[in-house]
Amino acid sequence: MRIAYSVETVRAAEAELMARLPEGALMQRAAAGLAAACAGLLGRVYGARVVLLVGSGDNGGDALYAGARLARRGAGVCAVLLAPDRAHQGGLAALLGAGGRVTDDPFEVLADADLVLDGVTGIGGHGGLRPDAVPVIRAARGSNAVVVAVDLPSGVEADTGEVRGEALHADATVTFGTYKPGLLIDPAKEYAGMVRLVGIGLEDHLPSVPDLEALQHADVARLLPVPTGESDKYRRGVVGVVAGSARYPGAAVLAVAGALRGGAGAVRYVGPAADGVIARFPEALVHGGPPAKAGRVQAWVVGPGLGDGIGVVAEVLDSDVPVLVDADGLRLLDAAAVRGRGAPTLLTPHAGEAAALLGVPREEVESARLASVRELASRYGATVLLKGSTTLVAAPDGGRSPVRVNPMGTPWLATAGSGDVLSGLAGSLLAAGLDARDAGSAAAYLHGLAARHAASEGGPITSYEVAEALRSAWGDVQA
Ligand SMILES: NC(=O)C1=CN([C@@H]2O[C@H](COP(=O)(O)OP(=O)(O)OC[C@H]3O[C@@H](n4cnc5c(N)ncnc54)[C@H](OP(=O)(O)O)[C@@H]3O)[C@@H](O)[C@H]2O)[C@@H](O)CC1
Ligand SMILES: Nc1ncnc2c1ncn2[C@@H]1O[C@H](COP(=O)(O)OP(=O)(O)O)[C@@H](O)[C@H]1O
Ligand SMILES: [K+]
Repeated sequence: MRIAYSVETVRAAEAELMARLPEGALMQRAAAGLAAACAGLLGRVYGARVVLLVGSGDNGGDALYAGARLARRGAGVCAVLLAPDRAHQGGLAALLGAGGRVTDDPFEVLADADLVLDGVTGIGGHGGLRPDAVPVIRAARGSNAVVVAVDLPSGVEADTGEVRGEALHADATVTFGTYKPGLLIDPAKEYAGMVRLVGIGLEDHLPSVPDLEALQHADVARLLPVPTGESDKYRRGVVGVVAGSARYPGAAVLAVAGALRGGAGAVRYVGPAADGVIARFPEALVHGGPPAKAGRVQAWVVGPGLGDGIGVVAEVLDSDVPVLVDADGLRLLDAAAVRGRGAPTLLTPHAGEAAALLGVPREEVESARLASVRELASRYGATVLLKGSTTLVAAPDGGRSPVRVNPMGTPWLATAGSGDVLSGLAGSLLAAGLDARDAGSAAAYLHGLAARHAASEGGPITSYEVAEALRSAWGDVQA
């Protein structure tokens, strides 16, 4: 599991740790890790031209001390002080003592730098870069240098992943003590490049429950249902899929495809697209409806491709088993009906659907994904999986459990129908007995991995191919 903590929590842990250490020790640990990472990126430190962009806080201090270490190893290190009278005094003295220098002409030194260290802002920065930093950051990006962000790319919001103005696009970020949410959530994540975590001893002072967590292969492998000697198709769980319409028959096929690959013992399809479903999947059980007459299931998926036939959603929500609501099913969704359910509900909107549910513009959801998913979970009393470039899953427990962030996404998934596959897959995991947060996050992970497998064969992929690759993705996480 990869975990991230909010700035407030990081600062509290830092204070606890600093109280036990000699003054400045923590910054020295950070600077040592940073300098080592930079040396690795440079290959040869001696003779390298390094430029430090130094802001007014401790983030700049880290850059200055790391610069001093590189200067001692023979690099030519030059600092650009964005706020000269507020630059970290100890760090500046260390740099000058090690043979580094300060320049008034950032553009001249940036033009032929090999490495730029961005120490403008870290966890203390808010609201995008200030105007005086913008031309310097642009010149750094326009140079041929490798750009390394100290702790976070300057200009991004550490706690939310929002980018409210100009921010620095780094090639790599060296972060200290723990990941911060902004390093894992778009749009900020895109600015971080490759992220390296440097331990500074903070780990023991952080609470056991993080703010954000990202599953990895082993975590997903532990969640996936595997049949045993006692299993039969009913004990493995039956998932019902209510999807498709005369207008969108393919959504039914794709949702059933995802469900069949999700570990349930059987898939019941309910709706008007039974012929198409059976033609592709003879193993599916089909029924014309209504869902209540279709036979017992352990979870329902409702919504993909329903078109105007959304009257059925209320009926499915009335059932006493977990329900996943996706796509058309989310239109006109009755919050009171969802809140009043006895069994868990999993909503799987993309940004546009989430925006409609929240009554805000789509861009607002895309720029503030974390706040949006939390707000939806709380409003609907449901677990919410917010799809997109960074998929997030939040439970309706007021923040007691960490929001899950999917590290396995890939833009290849931006293809029609891939969401239908995801809803079938997550529904199948619900039927197999996973709780809604686990089902949603394990499904998102497998779905992304399947898309990567499919794309590795070369070129654009179709949603049906994603469903087919779920089998090899499953094998991959269990290997
Ligand atoms: N916590 C830890 O465990 C450890 C923390 N460490 C390091 O300390 C860093 C945090 O340092 P920090 O608290 O001094 O804040 P920091 O990120 O330097 O920025 C604040 C300064 O920037 C300014 N500023 C604000 N917004 C701005 C903007 N948009 N554009 C431009 N400027 C802006 C703001 O100025 P003001 O608003 O006062 O004018 C303020 O002076 C952390 O990220 C890590 O690198 C490690 O050394 C060891 C372990
Ligand atoms: N840029 C992207 N990067 C990663 N994943 C993406 C991106 N765009 C879309 N996706 C994923 O693709 C799927 C699209 O689902 P959805 O929007 O419901 O499409 P559809 O309705 O066509 O099935 C989701 O799993 C989403 O997370
Ligand atoms: K920075």
